Amino acid sequence: MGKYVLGVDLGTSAVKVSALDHSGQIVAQESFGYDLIQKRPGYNEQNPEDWVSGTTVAIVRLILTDHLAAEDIEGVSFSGQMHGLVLLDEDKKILRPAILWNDTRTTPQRQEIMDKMGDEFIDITRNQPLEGFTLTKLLWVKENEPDIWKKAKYFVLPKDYVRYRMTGNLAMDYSDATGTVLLDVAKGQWSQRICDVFDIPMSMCPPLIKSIDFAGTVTPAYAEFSGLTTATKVFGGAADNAAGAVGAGILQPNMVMSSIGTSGVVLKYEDNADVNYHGVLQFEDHAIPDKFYSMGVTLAAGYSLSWFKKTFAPAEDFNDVVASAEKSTVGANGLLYTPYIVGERAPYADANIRGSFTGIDGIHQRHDFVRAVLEGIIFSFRDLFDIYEENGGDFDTVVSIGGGAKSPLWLQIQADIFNRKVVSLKNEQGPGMGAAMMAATGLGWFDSLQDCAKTFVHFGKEYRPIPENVKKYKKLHDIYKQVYGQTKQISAELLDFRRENMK
Ligand SMILES: Nc1ncnc2c1ncn2[C@@H]1O[C@H](COP(=O)(O)OP(=O)(O)O)[C@@H](O)[C@H]1O
Ligand SMILES: O=C(CO)[C@@H](O)[C@H](O)COP(=O)(O)O
Repeated sequence: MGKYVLGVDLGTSAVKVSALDHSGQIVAQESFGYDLIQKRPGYNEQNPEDWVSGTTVAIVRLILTDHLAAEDIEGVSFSGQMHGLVLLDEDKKILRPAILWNDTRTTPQRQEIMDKMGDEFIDITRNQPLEGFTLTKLLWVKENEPDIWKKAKYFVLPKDYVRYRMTGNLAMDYSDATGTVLLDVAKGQWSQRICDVFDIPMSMCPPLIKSIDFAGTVTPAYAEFSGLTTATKVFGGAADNAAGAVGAGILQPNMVMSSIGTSGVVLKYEDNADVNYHGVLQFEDHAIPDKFYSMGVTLAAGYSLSWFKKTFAPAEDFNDVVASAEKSTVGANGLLYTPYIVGERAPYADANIRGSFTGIDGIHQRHDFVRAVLEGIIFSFRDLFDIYEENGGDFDTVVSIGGGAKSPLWLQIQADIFNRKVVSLKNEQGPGMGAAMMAATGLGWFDSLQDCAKTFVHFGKEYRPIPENVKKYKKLHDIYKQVYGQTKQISAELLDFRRENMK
């Protein structure tokens, strides 16, 4: 039996590879960043080979720098940014950059799907056909890049492409497949009806596997490239939020996950498929076999902070910029930020809305803007909490993961705005932990992911709401909720202006 498993967290800003031992301790961790390709407003793409290179560099560093013996790495699995379209030709070569989950160019395709199928579509997929989801991207390529479409023989999602380059096998796990909105959730198979309505060959859809299913062994070519051995087994993996929920131990109805990655996510474990949010919240297959989860997604959570830092403090240390928010006050001296800088998915499914700072005063300084960004992102999460509460959700614990969970200030802001106990993980890498848990369970180290969680999941510090802050944030959130409705039209007109006057 090998000593370690690897959890590959293929995020939007970077890939993080964690090596864990049988006790669930992270013995080593490496990461490698990559950029977004943003050719036009609302466009977000990445080169799939950058994911492969980044993952491989991280693995090579685990072996050469952290001195993990390749023969001790028994299994690998994945957590992946969802929905991104990777189109392959008959030789499984990439045909174009991947169109990502936060790309909002496909509003016409979203409308086309609803015009042709209406509520039937939501009944089959349990989701609206939103711009971020894979089907709208397939239709966009079909309608706008016919020469590429003609050569397209397969499509996969980001983590599936990296797993393919590792094993030589094409596959997609159920949790990620639900996010394509081509899966018939009730039947657990690709929807022939949807493929027929939109004339998409069913042969393009990859074989479906479970998150803990064996997906192949490392090929000799990839072994030479990465330093792994061909004895290392690879497992299905999951959508990053399913993996995050596993890694965060979100296995009870009283717990909810708050994830501040590039995107922001409020996620609830669903024991069965009975609940129906009518597409207002996403509904997905879980990485845990025959279980589900629902979630609301803020498109620019961590991305808002990264954008602000890159734009207004490019030469400064990231942590120093975040820490400067301490100089401001609870409520950022009455300055509000709405995180809609690439459009929004939930609670407002609006590709044309854009962000705003509201209430700018001559007294405001840059640290007030930083604080407003931190608070505005969590106000958007609060909107999602409100939807859950309106649907009977009753949570007493919030498990916070993602890069944003590295900030004690941001964790306290969450406790104050949610008015609930917020706990972090010992290592905030929920998705990477979940991916490693899928490998460990797939290898038979544990009987189930729930069983594995008892050993692998370790909670960190708790943050309790501070009553006077809760009161101030409640007042501010009531003001915040007005901004979307009062800026929607202005945003759309300014977006038109930007597009007409593109360089
Ligand atoms: N020390 C930090 N404090 C606050 N936010 C952070 C910190 N480090 C990273 N972040 C935020 O976390 C985000 C990246 O989180 P991560 O979970 O790695 O995202 P992804 O999986 O999308 O790549 C960044 O957008 C950044 O804004
Ligand atoms: O679109 C979604 C979920 O529906 C996003 O959560 C993506 O999966 C990107 O995740 P991060 O890179 O932000 O972790």
